[in-house]
Amino acid sequence: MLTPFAQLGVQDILDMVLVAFLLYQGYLLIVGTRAVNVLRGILVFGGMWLAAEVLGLATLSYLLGRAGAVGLFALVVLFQPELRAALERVGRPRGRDMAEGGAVLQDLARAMERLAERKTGALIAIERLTPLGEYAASGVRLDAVVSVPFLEALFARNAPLHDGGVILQGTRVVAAGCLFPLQSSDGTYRRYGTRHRAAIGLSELTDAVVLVVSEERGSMRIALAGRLGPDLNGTELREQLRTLVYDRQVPPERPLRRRAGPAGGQDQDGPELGPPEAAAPEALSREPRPREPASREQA
Ligand SMILES: Nc1ncnc2c1ncn2[C@@H]1O[C@H](COP(=O)(O)OP(=O)(O)OP(=O)(O)O)[C@@H](O)[C@H]1O
Repeated sequence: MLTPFAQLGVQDILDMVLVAFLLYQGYLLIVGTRAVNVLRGILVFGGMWLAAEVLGLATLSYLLGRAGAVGLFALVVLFQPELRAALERVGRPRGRDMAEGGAVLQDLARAMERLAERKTGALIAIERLTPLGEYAASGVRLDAVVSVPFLEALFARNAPLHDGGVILQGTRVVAAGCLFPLQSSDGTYRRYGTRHRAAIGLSELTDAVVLVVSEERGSMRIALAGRLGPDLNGTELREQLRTLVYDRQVPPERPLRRRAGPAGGQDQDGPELGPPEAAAPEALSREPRPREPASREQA
């Protein structure tokens, strides 16, 4: 007798691989966003409907079935920004994106250097797979080209939008003055001020690459996957931006909540870089070194 697998054709396998790929991409899009909670709600709702069907509870099953159909439309409305971002990502011309992306990262790195040189505090989140729309909504919506003077002007001390974080989506600045979630208080980063904890907090919940310039120390750092990297000079910052955002050689991190555990390392400020399970890219997980002066190399 033939087993069910023996009847599988190439088409069936291709079908399954494509469905798995789509489900995985969908999962990457929603992980770390409010959509995860909604998905949980839908699963509970679906479970109740299934139970009502199996137990023959006709009225409850009818009501839940009807509500489910209406709920589908409600979801499209509720997640319109996320859906739009996903479709844009699929349809984006890759070649032009790469060329523009390279120039944007050079400008971004140069702006960070200039802000650090002047000890102007800054917080910039670069969106990767997890949409940052809900955080952008907490600030002022913009649609501007990334440029050195523009970023400097945004964070200038008396500028109206200097408080809070800026969000970059592709080659555009899409919001400023945004409120990021503060790092969960497991104590490791408690000694840090709110700007750094907001950077770590956003990187815990999303796969964003979050850049911080310290007003106090004039240092530049990157927060990723719930961990704060060491001080960077201009060259190192460019290298990391290229790897994490431009080349995308490093797959986006699974956003992880930090777990209490043995410290992975200490930098000169004393932050622990976290347990190895948090698996940040090599650049962020290496041993910290003494701070070097910011590079003045021109983009
Ligand atoms: N939740 C938040 N989301 C975004 N930005 C925030 C948030 N909380 C604070 N900030 C920004 O951080 C600034 C305060 O930074 P604070 O001095 O407390 O932090 P810090 O980590 O010590 O940074 P610095 O080294 O630059 O002083 C605020 O003026 C605001 O711009």
